[in-house]
Amino acid sequence: MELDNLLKEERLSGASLLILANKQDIKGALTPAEIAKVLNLEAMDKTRHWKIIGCSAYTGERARCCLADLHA
Ligand SMILES: Nc1nc2c(ncn2[C@@H]2O[C@H](COP(=O)(O)OP(=O)(O)OP(=O)(O)O)[C@@H](O)[C@H]2O)c(=O)[nH]1
Repeated sequence: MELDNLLKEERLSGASLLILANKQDIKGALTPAEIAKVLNLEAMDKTRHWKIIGCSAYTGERARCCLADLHA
């Protein structure tokens, strides 16, 4: 998987992963939890922080998010 290969890059070792799941206003959009499942993020190395934040550029919902959310 492309994400797996990307995260194996040495320069990304220890980097946190923040995924913005845009277009949440569209009916049928995968939720952050569903996206985490599809990407199998639970199986990822436990030392890597990751978070998926649902947002919508249209409604403005969570369009501004904070990196501090990563540790929430
Ligand atoms: N409903 C909805 N449409 C959006 C949202 N964000 C972007 N779009 C629309 O999605 C289309 C593609 O937007 P782009 O900004 O070009 O994004 P892109 O990454 O180049 O393309 P996509 O991968 O298709 O999103 C445009 O018509 C946007 O108006 C959103 O949060 N909700």
